Amino acid sequence: MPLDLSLYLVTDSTPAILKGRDLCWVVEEALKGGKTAGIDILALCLLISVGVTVVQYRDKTNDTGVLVETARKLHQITQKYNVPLLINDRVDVAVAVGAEGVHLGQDDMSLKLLPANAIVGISASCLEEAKKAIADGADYLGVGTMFATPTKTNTKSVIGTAGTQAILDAISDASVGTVSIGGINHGNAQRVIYQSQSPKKGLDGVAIVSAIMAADDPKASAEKFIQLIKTPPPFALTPKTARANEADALVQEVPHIVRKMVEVHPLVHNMINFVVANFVANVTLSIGASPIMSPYGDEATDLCQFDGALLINMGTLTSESVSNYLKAIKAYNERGNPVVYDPVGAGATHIRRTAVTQLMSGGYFDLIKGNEGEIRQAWGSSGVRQRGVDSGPSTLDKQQKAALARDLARRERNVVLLTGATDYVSDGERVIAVDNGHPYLGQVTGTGCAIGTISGCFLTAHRSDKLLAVLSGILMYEIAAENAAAKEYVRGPGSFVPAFLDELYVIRTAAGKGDDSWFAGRAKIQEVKL
Ligand SMILES: Cc1ncc(COP(=O)(O)OP(=O)(O)O)c(N)n1
Ligand SMILES: Cc1nc(C(=O)O)sc1CCOP(=O)(O)O
Repeated sequence: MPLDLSLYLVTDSTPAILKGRDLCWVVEEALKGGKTAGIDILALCLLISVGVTVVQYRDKTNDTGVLVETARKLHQITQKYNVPLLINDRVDVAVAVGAEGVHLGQDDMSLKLLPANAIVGISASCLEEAKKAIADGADYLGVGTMFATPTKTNTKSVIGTAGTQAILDAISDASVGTVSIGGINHGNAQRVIYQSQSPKKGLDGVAIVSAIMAADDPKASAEKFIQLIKTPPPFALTPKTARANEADALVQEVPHIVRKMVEVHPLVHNMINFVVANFVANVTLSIGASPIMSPYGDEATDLCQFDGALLINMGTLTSESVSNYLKAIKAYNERGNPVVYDPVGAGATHIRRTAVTQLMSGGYFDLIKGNEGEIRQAWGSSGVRQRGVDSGPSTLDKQQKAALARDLARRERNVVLLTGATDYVSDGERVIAVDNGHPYLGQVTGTGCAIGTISGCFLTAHRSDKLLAVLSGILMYEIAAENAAAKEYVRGPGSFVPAFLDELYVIRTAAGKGDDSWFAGRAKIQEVKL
């Protein structure tokens, strides 16, 4: 019997999940998937997977007699669908019913009783456990806990996509299969697979309990999972490898992207701090885009229909912010519209550090933008402490900053912009350093936050190369700042602000007329080789 791990169902017999329904009925529905009545189910099953591809019988409460009886019934069903039945923890039950294999924890029963061809799955919550399981002869690993889940609260550790990716990377030479487990549902399955992928090894599937077992329609739920896991998420980054003269090649394209942004006139939905909202709205208008400020998460389902971008800027976080952000991120992710995350003051307080973790595990960000302290916090560096929202004294040299941006982008499979006197933007492959801008930008509150919003506008207008989109926005912005600061009437930050808005408007007007002269010879960028 083939071992296809792509949609792995783990059963649960507790009343909260079964809701009075018969376990065997739920499992058979999930095996069927959403086939049309009248079509020969068995014939179709052999051609394409439309339902679950593995079933694990997991029952923590019943005695051995009931386990054997139920496992036998389940096995009759799974055999009809040519899908393996594995038994959780109990090798003796698996042997008694002739099941195809077992799933064991790190400390569960020995394998001695099992036939040689039995399938053996072993749980792994860290690299050491994964290596031990492989050495013990596992055919596949149950890697988790992906996300905290009410289905099982006594899990060892929540490792998220970053932890899963690190395990996959370290075992990439092993031919062992892998499934992720814990908190996986229709809203996050594609992202789990996408963001857990390491360069040489990806997940073979997802293991699900409640999202199928507790679903009102387990058949439809299984079918939806199959559709989702077969396709990449709508926000997937288009892979790019650096060209011979990458920086020069990108510079050629920037004026075209700025023109495109002006033509598209994108809407950007800002969930932004109250200190800078007015300034950021004016910057957005000046570049020819439309801002809307809405901290109310439920509004996102309507606002995302305009196919603009969402900006999450947690500068003035409240007790309600995170749940509102998560609702909005979900709406934009589902539609594949760009989401920018500005983790303002990420290292300043315990609450903000927790929010960073919650948000990064709760959705996909096309761009994470921040100063050195914020990007280090997003990376998960321990001991990052910010005083307020400033980055504090830098501890990294230029190569290290570039490497940090590259590594975070590579891990999250997105684009990262680390801002400072030199900005570093990376998509995990290419790293570009930008030296444009003016010190006045550092003297006016909101100028950093506005880069998040502007990036959202450019990501909306140009989706096929997210790094190029972000770079184009930074260059338009920072060249406008240079032009403003050069005006003879600008004497400091106060007179700089109106001049800056004017200069953004001047560039936008020129770009709208197809005039690229504002850009000629102005970009100060170089590719950083690491
Ligand atoms: C596919 C899969 N992965 C992990 C587990 C967890 O197994 P275990 O660590 O043995 O914990 P319990 O299931 O016994 O609570 C699993 N069951 N399936
Ligand atoms: C059985 C199990 N094992 C886990 C682990 O982390 O090892 S999490 C888990 C329960 C997963 O349930 P749901 O899909 O409803 O979140």
